[in-house]
Amino acid sequence: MANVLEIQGLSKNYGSVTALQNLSLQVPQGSIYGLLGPNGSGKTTTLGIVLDVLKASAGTFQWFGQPYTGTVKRSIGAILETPNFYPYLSAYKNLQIAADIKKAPHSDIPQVLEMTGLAARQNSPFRTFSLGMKQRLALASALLGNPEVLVLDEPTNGLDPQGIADVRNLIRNIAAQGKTIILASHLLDEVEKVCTHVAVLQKGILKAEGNVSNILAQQDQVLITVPQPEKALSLLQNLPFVESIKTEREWLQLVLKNGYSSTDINKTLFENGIVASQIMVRKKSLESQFLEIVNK
Ligand SMILES: Nc1ncnc2c1ncn2[C@@H]1O[C@H](COP(=O)(O)OP(=O)(O)OP(=O)(O)O)[C@@H](O)[C@H]1O
Repeated sequence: MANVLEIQGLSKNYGSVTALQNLSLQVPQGSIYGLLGPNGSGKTTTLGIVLDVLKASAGTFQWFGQPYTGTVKRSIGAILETPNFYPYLSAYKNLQIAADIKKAPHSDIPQVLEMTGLAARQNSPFRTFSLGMKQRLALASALLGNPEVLVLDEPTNGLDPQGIADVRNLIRNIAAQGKTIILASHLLDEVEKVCTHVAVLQKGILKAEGNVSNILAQQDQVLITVPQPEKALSLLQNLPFVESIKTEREWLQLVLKNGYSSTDINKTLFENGIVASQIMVRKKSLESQFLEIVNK
């Protein structure tokens, strides 16, 4: 898969504050790529640099293998801050103005209104919109000119649960049309639910990068009790799919490699003449996985 964006060794200092340190990453075409990190971890700074709003202190980046100029710029739609729409003008009029600024054809407007679910409200003044509708209008505006890539900074910030669900669905629908989406978020569950790829940032340093399913993999803990714990322990600790094992009172606690489950443990024990008296699976929370990644 080709990369839409490649970043090499990007750093940014604001005076004595190091906002980004030697960041390198690749965004594959067609991915929904999440930049995940707590407040102040350098997400907005990264997006600002690759959109040419901020100047890097060091490092380079390429969009489609090229610098961020003319044609490349036109193939990227971005929302870095809440755009300023005119409160008394309708959604349609606001999009006309946005299209003129972007030199996008007005014929795009009905399609982006349809896509963002605003067609029925296209003649309503912007000031009458809910926050969720305002954010969808911002997405509609970013979609004018039919860009190949959308860059979004915290797209669900401040929205209520319905607004969050609408915007997340919309992002998935846009990606399903083959567009690449890069989004910054401090919300673990957002990245887990929406993104295909993730880069985890902390204090400007990349802590992990890759497929969401690998990075935020649900590594559950399997807990078992057996009548002969020593025999079970020596058997289980030599299994190739057991990542770690420890004992806590009568329980053996195991973490398994991806793709394996408690069934595999039960089967192995049984085949070796050990009948487990109890088997329990404890889900590891996303938060604890995230803390493990950033504390590594
Ligand atoms: N203009 C600036 N002047 C000084 N320091 C800045 C400036 N902009 C950002 N920073 C600092 O750089 C670091 C990274 O900030 P950045 O906004 O990129 O993080 P973020 O992950 O996007 O966080 P948030 O979600 O809060 O926006 C923070 O320590 C921040 O205080």
